[in-house]
Amino acid sequence: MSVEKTKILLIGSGGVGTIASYALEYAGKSEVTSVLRSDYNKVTEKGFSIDSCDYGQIDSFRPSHIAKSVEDSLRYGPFEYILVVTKSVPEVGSMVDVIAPAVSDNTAIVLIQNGIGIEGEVITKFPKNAVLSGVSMIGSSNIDSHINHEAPDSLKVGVFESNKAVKDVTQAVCKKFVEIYSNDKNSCVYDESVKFTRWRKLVYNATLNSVCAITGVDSGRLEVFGGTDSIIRKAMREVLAVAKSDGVELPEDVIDFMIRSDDPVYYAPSMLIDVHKGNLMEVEVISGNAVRIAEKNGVSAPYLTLLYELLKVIQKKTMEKKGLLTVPKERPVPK
Ligand SMILES: NC(=O)C1=CN([C@@H]2O[C@H](COP(=O)(O)OP(=O)(O)OC[C@H]3O[C@@H](n4cnc5c(N)ncnc54)[C@H](OP(=O)(O)O)[C@@H]3O)[C@@H](O)[C@H]2O)C=CC1
Ligand SMILES: CC(C)(CO)C(=O)C(=O)O
Repeated sequence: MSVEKTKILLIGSGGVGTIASYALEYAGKSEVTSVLRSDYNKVTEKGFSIDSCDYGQIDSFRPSHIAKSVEDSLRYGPFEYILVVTKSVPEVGSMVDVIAPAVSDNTAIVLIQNGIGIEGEVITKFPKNAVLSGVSMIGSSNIDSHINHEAPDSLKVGVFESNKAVKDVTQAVCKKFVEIYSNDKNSCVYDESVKFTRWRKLVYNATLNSVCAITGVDSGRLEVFGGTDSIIRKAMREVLAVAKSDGVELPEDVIDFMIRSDDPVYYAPSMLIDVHKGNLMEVEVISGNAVRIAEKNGVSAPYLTLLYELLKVIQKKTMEKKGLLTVPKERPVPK
């Protein structure tokens, strides 16, 4: 007797999302529909090519269904889970309206995205739905529909503390997702404390992502060139202090764990890939929110603050290039 597969909608088939869709299809318990934009034509014709440290060389991967938009995906629903694996850039737009047409009473929304404070708008818009956190340690990029997956997929999935949907139900929904995502090649576990896990991950992202994006070097070169000791360790210590002020006590050894987590490759963090691709970066959720919490709680964080200010300038440069911001023809000067 064949068991009906769980229907999953994926928005954001980049480095992380495509490996997530592959992991789910490979595990065999779900049927994934991916909404593709820039990759739509190439992938419908040829599929994604994948070079994966977990799954090997895959010449052509297509999920069960491919759709051009969320509206177009509805014919493959209703969906039990919607995975949001886009870059989180709230200053230019939100995903809540994008996913809304596919959200029904029984849909769980899983945010597999870096950063802190990413869930507020989704929980406000869908107060009765389970909203789950996915924190991924993986190294994966998508360049022109080719996925280069360099560091093993390790995913923690938990319930956002502020998600008021009936707790037991939400936990069960979360544990089911862990079960259908897990396979013999990856690691996926239930996350007991989303807040702790997100602050822990931020130790890497707020520092290494930011400095690599600003300097244009990967994390290996940053260390060889001296920046890890001169900047990263100090900025990481600040993240620990800010997390503490927010009620999360991280162990000191997380600093060395994160610094060593890309060994032995010259690894380009996702924010550096954004710079290379001319894309917007996750400045506010990775850097801005931490700096705002530091300010609110009176924690000194000069390194994080400077990194944030520099990232904001780079972000505006990208926004101008993309036509999202217009600089006055005549330079405004103080009168
Ligand atoms: N890359 C990594 O190794 C890691 C990344 N992360 C986190 O995972 C998340 C995803 O990152 P990553 O995979 O690198 O991102 P990518 O930039 O590789 O991919 C994002 C994808 O989202 C798509 N997208 C954006 N908006 C929409 C939309 N409205 N509808 C459909 N598709 C959309 C983009 O499509 P299009 O091309 O059309 O713009 C793109 O394919 C981020 O929060 C990141 O911080 C976490 C751990 C590691
Ligand atoms: C920590 C790391 C490098 C991989 O999980 C990441 O989150 C990123 O590239 O943004």
